[in-house]
Amino acid sequence: MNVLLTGGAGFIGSHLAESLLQDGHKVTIIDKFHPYYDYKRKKEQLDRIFSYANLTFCENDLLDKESCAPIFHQSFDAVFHLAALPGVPYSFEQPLEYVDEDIKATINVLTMAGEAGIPHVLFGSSSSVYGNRDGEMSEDLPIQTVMSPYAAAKVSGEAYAHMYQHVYGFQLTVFRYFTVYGPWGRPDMAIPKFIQANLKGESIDVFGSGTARDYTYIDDIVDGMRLALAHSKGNQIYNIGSGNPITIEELVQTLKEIFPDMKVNHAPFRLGDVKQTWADLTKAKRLLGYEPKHSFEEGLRKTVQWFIRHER
Ligand SMILES: Nc1nc2c(ncn2[C@@H]2O[C@H](COP(=O)(O)OP(=O)(O)O[C@H]3O[C@H](CO)[C@@H](O)[C@H](O)[C@@H]3O)[C@@H](O)[C@H]2O)c(=O)[nH]1
Repeated sequence: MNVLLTGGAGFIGSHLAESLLQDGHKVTIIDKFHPYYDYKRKKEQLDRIFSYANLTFCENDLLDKESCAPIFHQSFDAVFHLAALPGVPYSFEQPLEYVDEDIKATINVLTMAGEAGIPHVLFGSSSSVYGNRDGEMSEDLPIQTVMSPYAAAKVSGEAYAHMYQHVYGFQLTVFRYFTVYGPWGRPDMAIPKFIQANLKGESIDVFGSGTARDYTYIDDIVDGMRLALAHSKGNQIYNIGSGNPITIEELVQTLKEIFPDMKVNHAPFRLGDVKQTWADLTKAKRLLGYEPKHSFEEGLRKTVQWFIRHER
């Protein structure tokens, strides 16, 4: 297939690009190297796939519709829209930047895809849209009560996606990812931060207690997206997670088995953090045959091994 991918220099995007290229798809990436985290890291993420002949890279800003529109008119079979400002805490500092990067840019992608007649739009959303809830989160829950500007922007992105699906008639797939980790993990997230602190012999800061996350290994996330590209199931929202919430205390304990000397500082809860996430995977399993393959212990070990190799 001929696939357009926004945000291909990011953590999830670069893994997806690599997997699509390995499968023999033609991939065009649009990314502007937003400085949310290190440019060097994003460059490295791209460097590892630059040798594929069927990859095209466009350094363009999705907010500049005029420069991007011609790219969309290249007979794509599908567009994955993963470009976004991620992360909860920064969204309180710069809420308007999230309106630009996560809402306005999404409107541009949806309208450019629609105008170009791209038949399938696949949008990267987040489990953050569920807000604070107990128990498993299924796709049909209402999503009006979010906890951060980031989550509000993702809810809005989803709303625009459904609305433009109606206008243009493309097939729409929405992915709600649950806290993703693995090699090349985003440096602002808990697991990469904790591993890096240990490798430097520094103590880790743990915000709050008793929170839990449905940590999902990056390869499982990519599997979910590949399945949705391959199987046409109409307009759908899918949770892509592990279905196995891990408390912050369990995360710290599992890391202590790897880094016995780890020192922990306890800090207050962070504004905007939800208490728990837990993916109900019934729909992704039933419609796509999705099955997460990595246990938390295995995924964490692989992630630590990667950081050790990479940071050396
Ligand atoms: N980042 C970070 N998190 C910490 C720390 N200490 C404790 N935590 C806790 O560790 C959990 C995971 O935090 P993150 O790794 O930052 O991920 P997240 O809050 O689940 O949010 C990420 O996942 C979403 C999908 O569910 C993503 O959409 C989003 O991009 C986001 O970064 C949260 O309960 C957070 O409070 C710390 O020092 N740093």
